[in-house]
Amino acid sequence: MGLPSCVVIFEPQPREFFSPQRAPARLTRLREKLELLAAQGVDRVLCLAFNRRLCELSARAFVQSVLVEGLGVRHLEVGDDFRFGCDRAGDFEFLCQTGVAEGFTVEAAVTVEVDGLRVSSTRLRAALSHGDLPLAERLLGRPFSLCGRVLHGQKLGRQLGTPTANVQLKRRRVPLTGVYLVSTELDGRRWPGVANIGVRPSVTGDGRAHLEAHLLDFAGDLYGRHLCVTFHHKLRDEERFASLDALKAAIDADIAAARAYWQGKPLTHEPEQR
Ligand SMILES: Cc1cc2nc3c(=O)[nH]c(=O)nc-3n(C[C@H](O)[C@H](O)[C@H](O)COP(=O)(O)O)c2cc1C
Ligand SMILES: Nc1ncnc2c1ncn2[C@@H]1O[C@H](COP(=O)(O)OP(=O)(O)O)[C@@H](O)[C@H]1O
Repeated sequence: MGLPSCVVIFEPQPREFFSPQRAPARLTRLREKLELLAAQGVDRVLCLAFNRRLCELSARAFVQSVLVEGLGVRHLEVGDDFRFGCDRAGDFEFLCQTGVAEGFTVEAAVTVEVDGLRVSSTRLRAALSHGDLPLAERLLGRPFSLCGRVLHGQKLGRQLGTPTANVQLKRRRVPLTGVYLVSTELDGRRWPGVANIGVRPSVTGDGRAHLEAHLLDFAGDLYGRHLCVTFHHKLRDEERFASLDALKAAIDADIAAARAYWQGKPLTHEPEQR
């Protein structure tokens, strides 16, 4: 049609708006979502603030003000199970009928399947929480990663002999916990490493999830840098160790496992988006 493409998304997610306590952990932050959409060739993103005003709009008013008047939509691609508008009254059929009257076409988005089952955020979250990183990678089309700035931690890492870059999660809840083989892109090179993500039950802390990554054979200052930690393989669950010596021995064993895993395995993933 020679028209620019536009993806419409919501912030916060509707479930975060309606029941913040029960909403699932985020898989991507807005910034990453925008980068990923741009990389797919999407021209524009319309990010609608999901608030009381928006969710009280009737389905008809939503189509009229957002799609017709706001965007001048000519063709709409949407999941055939999508519901929208006040009380979820708007559905695919309603969009098709309105399209005829308003002069836009509507098409159901193709269902993407892996192993005969639909790909969805719910399925991806299940794969991550079960430690099935290979399945997560197939569902996403890329390995799962979490990005953030490196902050100062409790300076315990160097005491344990293993400095760990503390990647800022803010108050984010996380879709996976445990100890993983990871890699991260730094100055055009991909570094293998090990990371722990979770509440660190052996360490007195703030009760929130932390992401701590140790890069193999790296020495340098990472504070303030933006790191994307890519998860390749789960080694084990987080454990509560009775002493720092026991924690140190476990971390040393994780590092040995990481070395064995990466040996002879070139890191070939493309450098990721920032
Ligand atoms: C490979 C690896 C495995 C870890 N496993 C655990 C664990 O099982 N339980 C735990 O409480 N902390 C674990 N940690 C987290 C350490 O407690 C954390 O890295 C240490 O407290 C350093 O914190 P700091 O960066 O704030 O100094 C692990 C860290 C790494 C790098
Ligand atoms: N191989 C490495 N992997 C991760 N961080 C490293 C490494 N070598 C040096 N560092 C530096 O050490 C810091 C982590 O040291 P650590 O004692 O754990 O302190 P903190 O508690 O502030 O995270 C990192 O933020 C980084 O600047």
